[in-house]
Amino acid sequence: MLDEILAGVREDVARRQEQVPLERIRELAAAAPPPLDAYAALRRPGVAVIAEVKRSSPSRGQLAEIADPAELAAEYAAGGARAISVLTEGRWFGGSLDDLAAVRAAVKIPVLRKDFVVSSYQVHEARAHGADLVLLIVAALEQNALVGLLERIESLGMCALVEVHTEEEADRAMEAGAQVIGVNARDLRTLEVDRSVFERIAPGLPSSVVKIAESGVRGPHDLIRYASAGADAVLVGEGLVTQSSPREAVAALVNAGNHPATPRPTR
Ligand SMILES: O=C(O)c1ccccc1NCC(=O)[C@H](O)[C@H](O)COP(=O)(O)O
Repeated sequence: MLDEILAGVREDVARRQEQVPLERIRELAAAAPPPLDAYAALRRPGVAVIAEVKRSSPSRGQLAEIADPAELAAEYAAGGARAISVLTEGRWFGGSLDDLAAVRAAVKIPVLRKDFVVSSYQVHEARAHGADLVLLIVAALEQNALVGLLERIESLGMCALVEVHTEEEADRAMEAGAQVIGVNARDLRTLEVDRSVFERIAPGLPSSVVKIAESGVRGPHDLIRYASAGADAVLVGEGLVTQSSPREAVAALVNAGNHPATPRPTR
């Protein structure tokens, strides 16, 4: 699955780069308002909720129409989301860079470009469209490319969310110097979701690293389970976009994350 997605992404990036050359996208990135400090936002007390704008996915097909991503993001922010994740991949997830720019304009909290980033062109694109955080998937990148992209993201003042699914990938993320690591419960090759993956990997990550549990949060019970295993934040897509009130669904998660009985990450 991952290889198929990546092949499409490479084609799409090449096409966009023909239309807007690297030099121009660099200029647009340099002219964008400065990024917000996502690391600091995610380190604040309580389990942070990163709410995702997700129309469809390879595992579930169409999830929600989302005619106005800016309106959805504003609802998420009103519910207490600490950051917004915007899927910008078009073929499988129905997302776009226009979605990212619209969300950026609608909220004052950090915004993540969630995509399959394989080139520095996409990093400049992310900044040009207002991203504060950029996803890097270890399984999709050789180590040199991971290090180079992470440095490029940081050189533009943004933060890299480095995604892993195995202990070996977590070691590679730490070697690359990642400060924010997401453990995805979803295996991007088989699409299976196994929440115990976070419980296995998180204890091996240093306390200075922001630990994000990605995928499989369907309600407060899942957030509490991830928090018990040391999550600073959860990243939630399907469990929010399929709700009649995404704002209330976020608020329910935020309340669970702030509840005195919910375990706090030890630093
Ligand atoms: O969601 C998928 O089916 C998927 C398939 C292949 C690569 C990535 C995929 N999803 C990206 C994500 O990791 C999720 O959108 C994110 O973690 C939220 O997951 P969920 O709350 O389970 O929708």
